[in-house]
Amino acid sequence: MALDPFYPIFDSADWLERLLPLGVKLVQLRIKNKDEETLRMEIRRARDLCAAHQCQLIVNDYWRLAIEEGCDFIHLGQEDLDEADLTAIRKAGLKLGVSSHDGAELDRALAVRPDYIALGPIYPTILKKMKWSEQGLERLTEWKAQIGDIPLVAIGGMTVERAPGAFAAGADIVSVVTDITLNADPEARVKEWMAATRGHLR
Ligand SMILES: Cc1ncc(COP(=O)(O)OP(=O)(O)O)c(N)n1
Ligand SMILES: Cc1nc(C(=O)O)sc1CCOP(=O)(O)O
Ligand SMILES: [Mg+2]
Repeated sequence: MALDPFYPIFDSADWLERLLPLGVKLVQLRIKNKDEETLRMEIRRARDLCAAHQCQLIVNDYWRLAIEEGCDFIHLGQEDLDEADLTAIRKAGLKLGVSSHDGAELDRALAVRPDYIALGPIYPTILKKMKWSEQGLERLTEWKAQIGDIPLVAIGGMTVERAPGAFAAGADIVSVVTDITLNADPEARVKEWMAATRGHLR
């Protein structure tokens, strides 16, 4: 089934409990610096919330916990790929999204036959320090020409206002963190995102 074009990322199951009822259909749980038991509980809660709301959950980084908790989709960056057991991941039936930031990383992403490829940062991001400067919309067009039918995710500095440009440039999906989580009214912003991305399901 095609992935929803609106792909928000949150750092707790609390965010999912708050925002999934609005109709979010694709979400990533991206948690950093927590102990394994906390991670397991968060993943478990996110899994159950997503099941209740018919939302596709994508677990960032923690592929072993995702398998153990019966999740079916993970996201790995290039450094995560260094340590991941792709055979075990595929054997467990998980789908896989992979980050890319330059040509070499795109080649490596393609080699693992991913279920989507993310390109970032399209615009400057305040979420984390990155060694890549903004990629710009033209890079999305280049990436899409190279990857063909594999869904392309635009991430980094994305806003509701910037989403139409990303779709026009070739993105299939737009992923976002702080435009929602730092908004004074996250619920209202999610509704704006849903309106801006509706109709882009391919
Ligand atoms: C959709 C999406 N794209 C890129 C990333 C970044 O993954 P990674 O490079 O592994 O960095 P961290 O998010 O783990 O800090 C992502 N999580 N999601
Ligand atoms: C987690 C992440 N990965 C990126 C990449 O380029 O791989 S950019 C990014 C942060 C996205 O947050 P915001 O929407 O607040 O800019
Ligand atoms: Mg990672």
